[in-house]
Amino acid sequence: MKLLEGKTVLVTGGSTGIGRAAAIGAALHGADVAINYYTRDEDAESCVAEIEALGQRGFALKGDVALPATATEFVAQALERLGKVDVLVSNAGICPFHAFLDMPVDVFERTQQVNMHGAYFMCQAAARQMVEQGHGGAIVAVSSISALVGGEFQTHYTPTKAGVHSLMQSAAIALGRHGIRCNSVLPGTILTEINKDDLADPEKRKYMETRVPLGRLGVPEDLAGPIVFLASDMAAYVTGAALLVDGGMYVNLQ
Ligand SMILES: NC(=O)C1=CN([C@@H]2O[C@H](COP(=O)(O)OP(=O)(O)OC[C@H]3O[C@@H](n4cnc5c(N)ncnc54)[C@H](OP(=O)(O)O)[C@@H]3O)[C@@H](O)[C@H]2O)C=CC1
Ligand SMILES: C[C@H](O)[C@@H]1OC(=O)[C@H](O)[C@@H]1O
Repeated sequence: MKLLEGKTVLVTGGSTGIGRAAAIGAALHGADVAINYYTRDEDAESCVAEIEALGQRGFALKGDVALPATATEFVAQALERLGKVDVLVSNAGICPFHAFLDMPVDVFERTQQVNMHGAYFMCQAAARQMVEQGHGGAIVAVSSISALVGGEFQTHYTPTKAGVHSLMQSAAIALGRHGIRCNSVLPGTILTEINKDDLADPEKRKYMETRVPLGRLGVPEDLAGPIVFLASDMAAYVTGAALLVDGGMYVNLQ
């Protein structure tokens, strides 16, 4: 059964990792898909090629989500090229691991701007369009298990993921009357570019694996199903919710 037939889905950070898996997952479920990305031109092009090979329309737009203008441009292009906006997957994010006591101000500020401001402006721009269209919609934000737990080298990052989760809760209230649902997914440790260096240390990787009751780290495709579900009418009465997708890592105390 295709869950997103006839829908138009926008994904930020769709060139690689979780965003790419969400974009392909949406196309597999019958959606036309627009992706935003920042640097990886070839990956973005190949993602669009995969979407088109599945018989769906797609396009990629380069832009920095930290800038409000990127959000308005992304939504405007989606409207022009795909006709409407039904779903936003707000996914783009960075996690430049760094110690707390000597955190450079620019690393701190950039992490807030990309992860938090980026999510805010994208959700606001997509919601404005959905309200104008008048037939509801769905926003799925990629938060993190890090919204719930800390990380020694993530003191600048974990508050942004808690912020994204909180944004979905408040937006669910602000947008419920318009039939727009807002939810977040909370991935655990998923093997992508964002943590390639951190997990290059075999001991660290082994340790992270042992924390997961399901016995493995996640792959981007593990997020596709939960994101498609929350975006779809199967989740018609789900809003303001957060879905952990972590192989059980969060509940594994001892
Ligand atoms: N991997 C993990 O373990 C976890 C990841 N997450 C979250 O998942 C989301 C995706 O991360 P993941 O797939 O792992 O990481 P990746 O590094 O694999 O992908 C990040 C994506 O975000 C895009 N991006 C980065 N900065 C910007 C920007 N300023 N403007 C627009 N796009 C940008 C990248 O574009 P490009 O590559 O083209 O520059 C890329 O498409 C993030 O929000 C992250 O916090 C949450 C929990 C766990
Ligand atoms: C980048 C990290 O490996 C990843 O990001 C998160 O949000 C998770 O907490 C993981 O630590």
